[in-house]
Amino acid sequence: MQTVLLKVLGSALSALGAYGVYKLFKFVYGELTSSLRYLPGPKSSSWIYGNFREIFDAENSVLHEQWVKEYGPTIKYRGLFGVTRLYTTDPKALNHILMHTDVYQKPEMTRHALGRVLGEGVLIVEGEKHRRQRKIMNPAFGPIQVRDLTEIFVQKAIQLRDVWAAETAKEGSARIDVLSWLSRMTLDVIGLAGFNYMFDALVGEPNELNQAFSTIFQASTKFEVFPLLQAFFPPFRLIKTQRDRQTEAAREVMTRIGNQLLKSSKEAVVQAEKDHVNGLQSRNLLSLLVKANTAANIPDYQRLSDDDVLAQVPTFLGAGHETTSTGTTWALFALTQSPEVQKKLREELFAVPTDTPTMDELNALPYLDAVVRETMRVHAPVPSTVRVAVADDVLPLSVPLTDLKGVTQQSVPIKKGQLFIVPIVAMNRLVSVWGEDAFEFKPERWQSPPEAASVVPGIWSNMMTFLGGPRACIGWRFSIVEMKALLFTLVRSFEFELAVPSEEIGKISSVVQRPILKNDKEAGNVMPLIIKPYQRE
Ligand code: HEM
Repeated sequence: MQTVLLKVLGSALSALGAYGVYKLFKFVYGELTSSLRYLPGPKSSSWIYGNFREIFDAENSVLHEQWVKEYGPTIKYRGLFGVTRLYTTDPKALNHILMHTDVYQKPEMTRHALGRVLGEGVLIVEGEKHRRQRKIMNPAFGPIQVRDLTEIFVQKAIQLRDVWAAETAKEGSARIDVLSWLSRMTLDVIGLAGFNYMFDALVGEPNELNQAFSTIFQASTKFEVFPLLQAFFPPFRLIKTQRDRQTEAAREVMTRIGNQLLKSSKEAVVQAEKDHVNGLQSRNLLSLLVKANTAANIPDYQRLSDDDVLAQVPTFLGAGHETTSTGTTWALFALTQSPEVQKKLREELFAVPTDTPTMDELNALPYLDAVVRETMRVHAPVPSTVRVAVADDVLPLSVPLTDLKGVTQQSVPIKKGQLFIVPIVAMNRLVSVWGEDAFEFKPERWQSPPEAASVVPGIWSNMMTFLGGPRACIGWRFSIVEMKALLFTLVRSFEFELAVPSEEIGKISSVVQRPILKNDKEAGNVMPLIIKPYQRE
C-alpha cells in the first residue's frame, strides 16, 4: 500500500515538476521574443518582485507618474516574477483598450480575487454573459431611477448629521473617524436603494453583513506575498488562509441574505403590478432588475437566471458602498485643506431654502458640482485597474514612442496574455491636460475645463474615475448624487478640520484607495477630523 502511495506521489510530483518547467520555459521564451522588449521603462529592482515593492510603497500611481515623466507615456515595467506589464497614458491606446472588451478583459487572477468575494456578477463576468447582464441592469441606473432614489440619499445623510451632532453636543466639537461613519451611511443607502434592506448601520453595532464586509475590504497595510502567490499560481488557492476563511464566511452570509432579498423583491414587484402602484419597495435596484428581467418584451434567452440576479447583490454592495464613502471622505479631507473652498461651498449650499433637496436641486449647484468633480479627479477612489489581452492585437498610439533601439513606433504589437495597467488617477492628473497644478485641488478649474481633456476616454466629465467604454461603472450617477446629498447636508451643518498634521495622511490601495495614518498604520483605514457644528451668523 505504502509503495503504491509513494509511486502515486512520485508521479504527481514529476507531473507538477514537468508542468513547472513547461511554464518557466514558456515564460522565458515569451519574454525573450516579446514585442515589448525594446520599450522604454524603469529597471526591475528584484527577480522575484520586479518593480512591485516600490509601487506598493509609493501610494499607487505616484511612481508610475514619475516613470511617465522620465520615459514617456507608453512604458513597460516588471511585475511579480518579472512579468512584463504595459503602462500607457496615451489616450488613443487607452480608448482602444476600453472599447475593445472582446480583446482586453479582466485577468483571471483579478476575476478570481474579486469573484470569491462578490460572486459571478456584472463586475466579474466577460463576453456574452456580461452583455446580457448589463443590458438588463442598465435601466435601473438611469437618471429617472436615480432621481427617485435621491430621497433615500438625503434621509440617510440627515441621519448621519444627527449622529454627528449628538457626538459634538457634549464638548462643542468632536474628533471623528469620518471614513467609518460614511462607510456605515453608504452601506445603509445601498441596502435601501439597492434592495429595500435595512442594515441600520448608522444605529447601534454593525450587523453581521456589515462586519463581514468590513473585514474583507479592510486594505492590508503590509506587503503580503502569499495572496500574490495565490493570485498567480492557482494550486496555492487550495491552501486556505485565515482571510480565505473569513471571505468564505462572508460569502455565505451574503448568499443567505441575498436569497431573502430576491424573494422579497419578486413578491414586491408582483404586488406592485397587482396594485398598479410604483411604491418605494419596488423602486430599488434589485426590484427594477427583477422587473426588467420579467418584462414581456424580453426574449427568454436574454433573461437572467436567479443565480445571475442573486450575484448582483454582493456586486452592488461591494462596488457601490466603499467607493462612494471613500470618495466623500476624500472630499471632506480636501475641504479641510482648503478652508476658503469649504466656506464658499457652505455659502452656496445655504442659498437652498430646504434641508431635503431633490436631485435636480442638488445638480443645479455649480460649486457643489465643481467640488465633487475636483475630488473625483484628484482623489479617484479606484486609482487604477488591470486588463489582459486575450488575443493578439495592435495598440494604436497618439504619441509615437522611440524604443530602446532608437526606432519610432506609431503602434505597439500586442501578444495574447499581455498584462496592462489602466491608469485612472494618473490620467485624471495629466499635466499635459490640466497644467502644472494638475495635482492640486482647485474646484474653480471646472468653470472652464481645458479643451485638451476631451481626449480622455472616460464616461463622465472627461475623467477616468468611472472608466469608459462598455465596462464603465454602471453606478456613476447614483454615486455622484449620493455624494452631493452627503456634502450638502454635512457642510451646511459642520465645520471640518483635520485632526492630525496633513503630512500624516497617506493612501493605501486595495482596489479602493483609502486613507491611513503614516505614523500609525496599525490603526487601519481612518480619516480623523475635528467637527464643530456650524453657527450661522
Ligand atoms: C465614487 C464611486 C464609484 C467609483 C469611483 C466607481 C468606479 C468604478 C470603476 C473604475 C469601475 C470599472 C472597474 C473595472 O472594470 O476594472 C466600476 C465598475 C462598476 N461599478 Fe462603480 N464606482 C463607484 C460607484 C458605484 C456604485 C454606487 C455602484 C452601484 C450601486 C457601482 C457599481 C459598479 C458596477 C456594477 C461595475 C461593473 C460594471 C461592468 O463591468 O459592466 N459603482 N466602478
